[in-house]
Amino acid sequence: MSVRAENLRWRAGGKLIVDEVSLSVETGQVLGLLGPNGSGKSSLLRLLAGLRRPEGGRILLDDTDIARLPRRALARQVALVRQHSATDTNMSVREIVRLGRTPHRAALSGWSVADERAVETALAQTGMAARAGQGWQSLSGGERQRTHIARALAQQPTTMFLDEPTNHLDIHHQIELLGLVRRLGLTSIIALHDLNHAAMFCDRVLVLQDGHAVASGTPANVLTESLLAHVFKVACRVTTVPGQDWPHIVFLPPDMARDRAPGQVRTAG
Ligand SMILES: Nc1ncnc2c1ncn2[C@@H]1O[C@H](COP(=O)(O)OP(=O)(O)OP(=O)(O)O)[C@@H](O)[C@H]1O
Repeated sequence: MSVRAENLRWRAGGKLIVDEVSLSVETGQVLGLLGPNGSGKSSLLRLLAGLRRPEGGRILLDDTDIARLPRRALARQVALVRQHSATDTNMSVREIVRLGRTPHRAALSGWSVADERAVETALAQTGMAARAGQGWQSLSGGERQRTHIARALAQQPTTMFLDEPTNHLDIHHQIELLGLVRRLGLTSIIALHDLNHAAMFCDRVLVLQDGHAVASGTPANVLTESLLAHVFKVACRVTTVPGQDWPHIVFLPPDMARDRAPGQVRTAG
């Protein structure tokens, strides 16, 4: 299912937080949402998932405006893995993942074989099967994050929005998770802070700054030294590795950056 957003606008506390943002993701593609802290990534993901209503603009899943979709129908299509999502209960991992089946179940229907299969598959995909009986309060930060992702996968959505899903994960699980998102073949939008991971796993990236989309395109076209200096205020070298067609960003400490000759900065292209 493709996702298209046209001129989205959202305001909070009297300030425009998402300011005329448009984007488009083809079916099965992965879009990385990048930008400094406070640039509007989480706010944009909440709009896209239908949790907030935009002040202006519209969001289309294929050709359907999500404003016209009943909440339950939207929940069958779209899963959002939120940042810092917490629960006070001590439900087990399996019980939490089972909640992902809610949009698929009629009011009085029992638990089906299909429900069970979806839950077990999601637990296996996220490496949480062995901890399925463990209580939430005893899980590590990374295990909690993987449980939330398993719950989203149990929902069997066509479209996933993930807000910094690699937070708390060790490097093995970061790579595993982003690889899994790719392998699932779902249309995905992922807010990420690690620009090298975005370059490695995303088909395209969109960069936000102060609520505006300031660049979009393939990682190679967007993640240039000049853009990273301008938007993220960092100095870096963008290199390539033979056999890999994505850019590699090597960050420089501020004192090395000052010593560089001006001609060493590559511009966007
Ligand atoms: N409900 C709200 N009321 C007032 N301001 C808000 C509200 N929600 C978000 N903001 C502000 O909007 C801006 C964007 O926040 P958002 O969480 O979308 O950014 P982000 O790019 O996801 O940031 P981070 O990388 O730090 O997670 C921030 O300045 C935030 O304080």
